[in-house]
Amino acid sequence: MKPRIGVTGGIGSGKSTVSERFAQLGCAVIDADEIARGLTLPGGAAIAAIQEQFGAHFITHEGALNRAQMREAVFQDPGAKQRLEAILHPLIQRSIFDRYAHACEHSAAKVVIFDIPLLAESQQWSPRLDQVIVVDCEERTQLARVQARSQLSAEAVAAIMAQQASREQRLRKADWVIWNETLSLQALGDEVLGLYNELIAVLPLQH
Ligand SMILES: CC(C)(COP(=O)(O)OP(=O)(O)OC[C@H]1O[C@@H](n2cnc3c(N)ncnc32)[C@H](O)[C@@H]1O)[C@@H](O)C(=O)NCCC(=O)NCCS
Ligand SMILES: Nc1ncnc2c1ncn2[C@@H]1O[C@H](COP(=O)(O)OP(=O)(O)OP(=O)(O)O)[C@@H](O)[C@H]1O
Repeated sequence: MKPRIGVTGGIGSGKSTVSERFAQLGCAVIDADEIARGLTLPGGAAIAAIQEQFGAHFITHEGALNRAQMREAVFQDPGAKQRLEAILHPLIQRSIFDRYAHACEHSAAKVVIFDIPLLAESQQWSPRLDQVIVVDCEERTQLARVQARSQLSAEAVAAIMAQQASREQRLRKADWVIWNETLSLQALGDEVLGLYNELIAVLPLQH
């Protein structure tokens, strides 16, 4: 089995950028957000259950999840968030481990990166991973990055952040921390390269 490295961070912290850099370095990357999106496209495995649980008005004419409407529902209402997660998280988890098994058999990568936004929110991940990397920055930087790339209001971003683990809770799960506050994108890439070399040195690798 290949080493499993978790990458996590709050909204806008830079975890997708870090995971992309690991992919450039030849790592296999499993992206939980991408899996979640696939499950809620037209014909996705979660659509029927979401329609039954939330109603047909949460499904677009094309048969996909209406993401904006669901975002407004779940980030204002913890009960709705729980109901959505009860549908999606078991499916996401199964898909992650299917992809991991596939990567172990078919990928030349030395390590597998698990890009999991909600790693710190659940007890289940740490025991299933060999190492955890937390991408961290100030909350005001998270807000600025998210607003620079989306139409979300400051209130909408704050509502999402309030539903995520705090920085302290997340940092408690960390074996490695990338402090993505003062780094340029180039320097962030170099930091990931340095970390990759350290991981390769300390982890038992498949040959
Ligand atoms: C609520 C949904 C429809 C909103 O979709 P939308 O395209 O507007 O946002 P997107 O998926 O890009 O997420 C925006 C930010 O919220 C975070 N986020 C997503 N779901 C959650 C959640 N359940 N709890 C806390 N933060 C979350 C993401 O990590 C990201 O930082 C979508 O996020 C969703 O289906 N969430 C449930 C699945 C899930 O838990 N995904 C995250 C881990 S795999
Ligand atoms: N060090 C940095 N310098 C400049 N821009 C950065 C830096 N790190 C990340 N960004 C930018 O901030 C934005 C958010 O980064 P990214 O998408 O990697 O975050 P994320 O943690 O995956 O967010 P989300 O949880 O919302 O998916 C992106 O536009 C990215 O290019």
